[in-house]
Amino acid sequence: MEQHMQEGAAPPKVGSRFDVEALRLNDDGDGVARVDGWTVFVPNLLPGERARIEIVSVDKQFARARVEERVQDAEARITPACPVHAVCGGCQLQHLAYAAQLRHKQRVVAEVMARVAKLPDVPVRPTLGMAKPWRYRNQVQVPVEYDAKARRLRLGFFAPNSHRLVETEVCALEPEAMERVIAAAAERLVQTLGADAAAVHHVIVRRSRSTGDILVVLAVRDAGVDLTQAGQALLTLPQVVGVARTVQSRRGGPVWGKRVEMLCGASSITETILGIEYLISPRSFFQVNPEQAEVLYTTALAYAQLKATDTVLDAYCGTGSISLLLARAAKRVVGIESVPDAIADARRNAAHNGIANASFHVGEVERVLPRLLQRGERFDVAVLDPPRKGCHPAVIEALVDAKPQRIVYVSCNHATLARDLRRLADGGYDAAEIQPVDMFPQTSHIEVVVSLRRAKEDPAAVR
Ligand SMILES: C[S@@+](CC[C@H](N)C(=O)[O-])C[C@H]1O[C@@H](n2cnc3c(N)ncnc32)[C@H](O)[C@@H]1O
Repeated sequence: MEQHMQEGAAPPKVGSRFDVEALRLNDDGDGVARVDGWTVFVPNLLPGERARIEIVSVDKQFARARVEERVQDAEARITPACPVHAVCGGCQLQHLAYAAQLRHKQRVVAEVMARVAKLPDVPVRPTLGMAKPWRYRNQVQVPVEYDAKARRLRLGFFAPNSHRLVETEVCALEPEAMERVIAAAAERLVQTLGADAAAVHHVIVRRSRSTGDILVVLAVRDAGVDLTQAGQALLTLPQVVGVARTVQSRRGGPVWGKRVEMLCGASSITETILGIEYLISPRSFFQVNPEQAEVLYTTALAYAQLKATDTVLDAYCGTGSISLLLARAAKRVVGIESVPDAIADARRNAAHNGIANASFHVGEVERVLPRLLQRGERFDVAVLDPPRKGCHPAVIEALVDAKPQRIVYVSCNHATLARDLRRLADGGYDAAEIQPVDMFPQTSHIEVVVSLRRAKEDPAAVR
């Protein structure tokens, strides 16, 4: 949520060229430059770098440009590891040295806290990064296209904002074992299906870091294509333990259909995070970077400062990943989540780990939480991990009334986080510390954990 006042100046014309210097990076990792009072976003330009740029689009608030020629490089610039970095767009920061990426993320969070949350004094700690910030993803959805002439499936990714396939078999964020399985799966699909391989539009792969086991899901357009033999052929690939299909026939529509059906093999893989075993089925939500999930959850647990007598709320609990860790240290945990399948996974995972002090409710937090409180439920600690849009105002209101001693807020969107921290501060919760955790190295995504405590004095009482 950046401000881009244009001071009444006429906008630059599309196609016009300027010599600029990037002043900083915006939240998406683009360089920010000024042209005649206008803010221009320039991908692949780092702060301090000078370049000749060409304006490619102009809207009401700002312009976008592409680098025509860079005339001065920043010290922090590095050569991207990935051969398709320039066309893919998935890794907005791969050209920036990793230490500088971590500093950039810390700075973005500090800025939004000062500007939006009006909390300039809350310490924002240095971002916790990875020792090896590559090949961390445990799931990918690879678009595929059948090339009838060459009788092969082309693999790659969609060019930004389009459904044009850019062919490549590499992704620097994906474990090599996954790359190998995807390439081999494409061959087996053509061997078993022939021209019917054209029905497959995505190959989806999920992998457990702890066991190496892999689930493959074939997303197909046509429910009539028999995938029995193809499924069996994929099951013989190294580490593949289960194959499923999902039917989604709308071109350009979502990748997943409504249902997922197992074709053969196991219906889940097991991932271990901080000693808890999670069963992951083809569609379950799970953190994409399991190594950093341990760092994120360890931080959240440390901020929760649980006692064995505490009752804990885990709002937006997903498949209960955090709930089960909290349950080991608390008297009781109550999870709330709107997706029924996720709650089914949470209950299954609790039973699988012999955890009996976690209970789960299906529904929206803004509806379920006030109901629980009305019924007399009390919480010593609340953990919030909402989606990008942040917490509904009714959730903040309910929490302020419920008065838990501590709140731990896990956020993947610092803009909505800043808005919610302001509301919590007005309701009597002090943000004590903010810890960014780099869940998505090489990209501009930022994840943070915030420790909040109830202020000694109730602001309503001193007014
Ligand atoms: C960022 S995920 C949290 C996942 C979980 N804490 C974890 O680490 O695995 C946010 C979750 O909130 C759920 N959600 C979205 N809006 C919701 C709402 N209004 N009430 C309850 N859950 C909601 C989503 O389905 C998703 O599972």
